[in-house]
Amino acid sequence: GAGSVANTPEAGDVEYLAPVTIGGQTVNMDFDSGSSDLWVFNTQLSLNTLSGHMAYNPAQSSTFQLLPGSTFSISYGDGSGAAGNVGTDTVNIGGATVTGQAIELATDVSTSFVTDTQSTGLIGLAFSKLNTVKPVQQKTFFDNALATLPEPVFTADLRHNAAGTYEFGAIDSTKFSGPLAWTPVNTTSGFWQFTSQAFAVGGGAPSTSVPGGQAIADTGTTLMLADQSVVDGYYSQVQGAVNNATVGGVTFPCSATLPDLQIDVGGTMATVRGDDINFAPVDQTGTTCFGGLQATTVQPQIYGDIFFKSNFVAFNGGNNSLGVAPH
Ligand SMILES: O=C([C@@H]1CCCNC1)N1CCCCC1
Repeated sequence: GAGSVANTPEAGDVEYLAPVTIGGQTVNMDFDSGSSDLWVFNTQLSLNTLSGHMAYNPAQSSTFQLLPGSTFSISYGDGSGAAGNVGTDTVNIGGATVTGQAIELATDVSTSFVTDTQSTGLIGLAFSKLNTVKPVQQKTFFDNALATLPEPVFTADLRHNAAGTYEFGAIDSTKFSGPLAWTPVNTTSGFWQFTSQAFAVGGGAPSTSVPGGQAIADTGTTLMLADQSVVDGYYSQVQGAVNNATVGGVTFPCSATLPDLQIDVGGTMATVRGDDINFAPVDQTGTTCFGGLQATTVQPQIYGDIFFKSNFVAFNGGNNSLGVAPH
């Protein structure tokens, strides 16, 4: 059946957590459409590492089974990572249930995960070809659930500083305005990748030549990382915007009125509200603010939570497409 859970942004909308029940134990996890491993803080980790965290205890689950000899090791683009061993258990997300889901039990996690005490781990929702389990690669929760879901979809409804929803198996049309604009996904890279080769600022004339012209939909990335040409074009319309090397990206006066960004998603222009591009003050004075739109020098572009806060997104694993609509 279908499953629906509320998601909650951490302070500053840095990441979005939602409850996942593993072998009867409910923990909050970071749903990540930009990776394909389900890994958890668990009772193998040291008490120092576990301090403040929820943890999954396989010994307390009557349905846990170890996968002898299986290991995982994942490194994320932001330099964080985790590694450990693997078992299987029953996973229930708001009613959508998978038995025999690979549960990757971290025995080593990088610092940023230790300090993020609200998160018990990640649930990867990209394509299973990116899963890092060896010697036998494992499937994502969504891949395992596909055949039993009423519709072969999951949806992301992420909001600024407010509860949203992750849903599996159904598209709730009360969560967005107008029709969903569907675009084909190129699964070659293992991401939810689509063509994005044009942008416009504040309703101005579109530019139609973004180098590379590809982007991925990544709920696990906080910001929106676009080609330099998009970033330069956008912030050229923001008074006082500067590239602030010390802070590590573009900043502008917090008093600035930010224009909307129109961005191509498979041939349809989606809007990212200017308000959503004002990410956070860089210091307590609240004078200078850090942009939610920043540059990436690698391809594809990575449309993270800043994009999702303005757009409801449906991920269709039946025909490998993405549906986008304003919300
Ligand atoms: O590792 C990541 C992100 C990190 C944040 C969480 N989502 C996955 N990448 C982004 C997509 C391209 C490959 C690197």
